[in-house]
Amino acid sequence: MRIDVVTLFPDFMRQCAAVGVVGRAQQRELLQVETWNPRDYATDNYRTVDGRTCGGGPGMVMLIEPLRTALKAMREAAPEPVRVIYLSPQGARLTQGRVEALAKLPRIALLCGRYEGVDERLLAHEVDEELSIGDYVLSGGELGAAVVIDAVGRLQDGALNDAQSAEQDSFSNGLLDCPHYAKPVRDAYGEVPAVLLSGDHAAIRRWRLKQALGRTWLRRPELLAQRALDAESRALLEEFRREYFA
Ligand SMILES: NC(=O)c1ccc(NCc2cccc(O)c2)nc1
Repeated sequence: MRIDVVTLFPDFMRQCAAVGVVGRAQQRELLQVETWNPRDYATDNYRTVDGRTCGGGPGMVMLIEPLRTALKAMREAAPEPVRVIYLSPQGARLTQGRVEALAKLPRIALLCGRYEGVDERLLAHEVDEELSIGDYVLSGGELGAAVVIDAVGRLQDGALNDAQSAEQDSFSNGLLDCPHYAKPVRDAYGEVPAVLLSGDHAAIRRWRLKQALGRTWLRRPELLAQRALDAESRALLEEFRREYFA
């Protein structure tokens, strides 16, 4: 998968994509991240990329021309059609479901706004999808782009080793994760639950599913409403609730 990032801070974005699982995915050529700086496509002597907001008011807006030229160069840099995504508080909320869909595409471009954002006419003509990583305002779209790169990059086949991907797959279907423990078995802070030391993998799977269901019910009940539970999950959640109220 190829991800192109249009950003005034290319070094920052390259560093975000160079570490950990995503960095390794790039080394393994499972993922390619390229950056495009609109300032390199500004034609005036001052390499201007922003302009005063029409109608007055505070702040600046990113100009059409440098972005249009940068996006053209980006599109022409590779043959695959590219889905252009704009990160902004006005976008649809990013979810794991959307991440999984994006991870299957051959190529996406992430447009990062700074200042008060981008001229609406550029968005209307160039952007296929607007995404938000949460209901808060940041100084730019780059952190949102970093989130998308990480969430999508880690899902590329071969990016995660078996243990991680097995764990990730079992509950990424809309439940919160279960608790995790490592040695020592006994610590001043408490003990590892005995079932995890039992070697009974069926019991361990049930325990983890019960904990994931219980945590989701306690912390994010609205996620449960979105998800039909099978008979086993309904029984385990009932068991969790009985113990919780006991
Ligand atoms: N929640 C987010 O995904 C998010 C994304 C970007 C951003 N800042 C740049 C920007 C871009 C566009 C309009 C705008 O008002 C601010 N802040 C938060």
